[in-house]
Amino acid sequence: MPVTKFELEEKYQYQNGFDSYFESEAVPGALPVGQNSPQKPPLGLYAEKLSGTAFTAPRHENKQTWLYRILPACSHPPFAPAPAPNESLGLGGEPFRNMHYIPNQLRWDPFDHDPEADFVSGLHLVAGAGDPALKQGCAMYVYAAGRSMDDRAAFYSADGDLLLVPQEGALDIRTELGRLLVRPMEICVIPRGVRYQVRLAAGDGSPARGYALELFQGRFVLPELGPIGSNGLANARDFQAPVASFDEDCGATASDGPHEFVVTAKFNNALYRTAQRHTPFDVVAWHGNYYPYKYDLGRFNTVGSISFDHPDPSIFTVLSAPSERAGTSVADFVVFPPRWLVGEDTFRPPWYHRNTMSEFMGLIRGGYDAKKGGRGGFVPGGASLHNVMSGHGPDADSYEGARNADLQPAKVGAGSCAFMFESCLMVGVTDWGLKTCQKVQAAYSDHSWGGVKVHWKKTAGAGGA
Ligand SMILES: O=C(O)Cc1cc(O)ccc1O
Ligand SMILES: [Fe+2]
Repeated sequence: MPVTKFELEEKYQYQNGFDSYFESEAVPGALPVGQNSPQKPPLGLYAEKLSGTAFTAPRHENKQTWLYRILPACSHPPFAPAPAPNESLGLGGEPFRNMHYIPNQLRWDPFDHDPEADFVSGLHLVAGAGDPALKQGCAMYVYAAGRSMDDRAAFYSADGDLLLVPQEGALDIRTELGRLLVRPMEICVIPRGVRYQVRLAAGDGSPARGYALELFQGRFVLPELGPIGSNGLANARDFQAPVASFDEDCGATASDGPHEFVVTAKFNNALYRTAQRHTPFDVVAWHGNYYPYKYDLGRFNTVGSISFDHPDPSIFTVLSAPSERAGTSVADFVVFPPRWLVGEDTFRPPWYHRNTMSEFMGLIRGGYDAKKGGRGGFVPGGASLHNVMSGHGPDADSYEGARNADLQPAKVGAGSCAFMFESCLMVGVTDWGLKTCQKVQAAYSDHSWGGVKVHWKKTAGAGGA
């Protein structure tokens, strides 16, 4: 039976703020007062620390959460390699050593739905750079899920923080720290190590599809606002963290109990699995600043030029994952929301450019102002990759249209939202991304730029004509 919107939302409660210190207890009195690890924590719970940074990381970067749970996370049988899904995940044969490095522009038709897959088996690595073992780099995925993860299944990644960008289908994400409802036009971040289960929230059999970015190093922060001032772009109060919620399904010790809960771990780009006899979702209370969160992209406060020229897309940065080099990100998550363009004597779409950063783009809905939609175009559920120094920009028709446009104030992108994972790293493309998925558009470059016209005239005075 379809779950109504109201019922859906009732299940979820949030606390608001970015990079905040939160505390939450599902049972009053579950959090110890004034200390973290009393001899006997309240209500017979175990205290467990979840560290997202080194113990000694500087205070302003330090991330950790104290969990108060029925049984500690360590009480499970050993993990063993999980055979099948590694291949579907594109994680078989050491993907990070077998990448394809391609200077050409790449574009993908919408990725297929997969009625058989759940979130984990439907996750496909498309591109990436670095090495999770060295905690360096990032990876770009698409996912397609036709069914919920099993009620007793949980997943975590030891490799990095995962940013999820649903494109179709709302996700009911149960995490150790509580529940998040993440719909298309919302995003969420699940930190390294946090166990979670993804269910299809619609409950009507409609499938889910989307994109994901895994960050092997550092973490997502809000970009500096500089002269923009103290508000704008994504505002801290619009980020939402879950409240504690738990199940009690367990026996007297970690070794008895009626159910087997299957926990899948992503560890150095391979999957491992164990079956334990108690639920991993047994956290009754928590406090800390290391937690999953979500954000509604509709709340993004877009700014732009009100005079002339097209500014850099960095003004559209929602979240940034900085490298050690100031202003240079391992990955930025950038959106292109509906906005007004008012620039005078300005070519309004993106300029032609080559970038030392790599640009992986996706489309959540609608169209993108610099690219045609339709068959063989840039369409929702598809993607493009303009790698380091790959020339790109508006396709020929978009160029002609914008060159000849009557420059009235114009709203672009109504009802649409494109996004970009922009990385300072050169990304490789997996075999799955280049071949297996069969979505690469062979004619992308020709289709877009084959018809770019020569406007050049040697005669002075004809330049702007
Ligand atoms: O390539 C793209 O479409 C993304 C992009 C948009 C923009 O407005 C400026 C630069 C840029 O790379
Ligand atoms: Fe670009």
